[in-house]
Amino acid sequence: MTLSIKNATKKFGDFTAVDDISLDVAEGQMHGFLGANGAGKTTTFRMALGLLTPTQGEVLWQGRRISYANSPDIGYLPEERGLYPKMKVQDQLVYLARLRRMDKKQAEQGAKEWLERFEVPHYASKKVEELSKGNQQKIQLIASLLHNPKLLILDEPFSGLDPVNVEMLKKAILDFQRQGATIVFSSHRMDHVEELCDDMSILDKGKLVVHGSIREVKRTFGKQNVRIHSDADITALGELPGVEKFTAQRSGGVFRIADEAVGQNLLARALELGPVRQFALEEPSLEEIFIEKVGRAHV
Ligand SMILES: Nc1ncnc2c1ncn2[C@@H]1O[C@H](COP(=O)(O)OP(=O)(O)OP(=O)(O)O)[C@@H](O)[C@H]1O
Repeated sequence: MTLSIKNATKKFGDFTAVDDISLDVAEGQMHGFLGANGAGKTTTFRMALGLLTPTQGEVLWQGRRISYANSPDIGYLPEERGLYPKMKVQDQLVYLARLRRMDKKQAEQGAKEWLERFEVPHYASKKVEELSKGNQQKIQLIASLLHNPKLLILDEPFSGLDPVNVEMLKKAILDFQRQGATIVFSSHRMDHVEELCDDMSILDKGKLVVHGSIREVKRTFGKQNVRIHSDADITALGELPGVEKFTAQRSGGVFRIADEAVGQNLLARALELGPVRQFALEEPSLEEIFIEKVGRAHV
């Protein structure tokens, strides 16, 4: 495995921020890291990057700890962001890429191309502090990947961005993965993880409560939703055996079921009440899985 977290625990005094988690990310994968505020995502990333020493366990990248020696392989977008506010954008990007031992000419050319791609070439000679928060974030993302790292760790890369910029960054991150990079990112948005990732994990109070491919996670959750559109009042069907939850909608509703046979029964009963305009068996959303595993809505 490319990135291997082995029984990693991090304590701050008596408090256990990350509690014995083991997790592998295969080469070329995009891995989504979900968890409520304070679940331990940033702490895990910092351990992976060698910025924090695990209290127990270890994190290896291609069999070695991440350190200065392999730092050109690694890109990191920190949650607290880390640009120099007074430095000009282009100078800063080149400087940061040079720290990762990138050739100066390549860094200059790369910075120019990325600024164009993100539709901000006119900011090249502006100080970072003069840019809006969203545009600063684009610069921060460029800084994390300009030197073409093999492993990219992004701590909430989409937070605070408008929808157009979210799409722009998503596309850039997906393209970067397609070129062969391994990417791990944290997010509070399930839909981003669902859309972009192969694998995912959910951290809850420092513990890994879900880990696997999204398809597998959904399959093993073992529950489905049945969506029925009907003009008849189908609320009473929510009381049928096998229905775990009913959510009414404008015309009809959604039933959470644990067994597909219950879905067929629901359809039959709904038809007795009136014409069914739509019937669909749907896989659970990551939001539902998160709420069930973590016990509260994602924040
Ligand atoms: N240096 C530190 N000293 C003491 N406690 C810390 C330190 N760093 C993190 N913590 C605590 O560890 C827990 C996990 O924090 P962490 O930042 O890893 O969570 P997170 O999942 O990234 O949260 P968020 O989504 O809010 O960014 C929190 O309770 C936090 O207060």
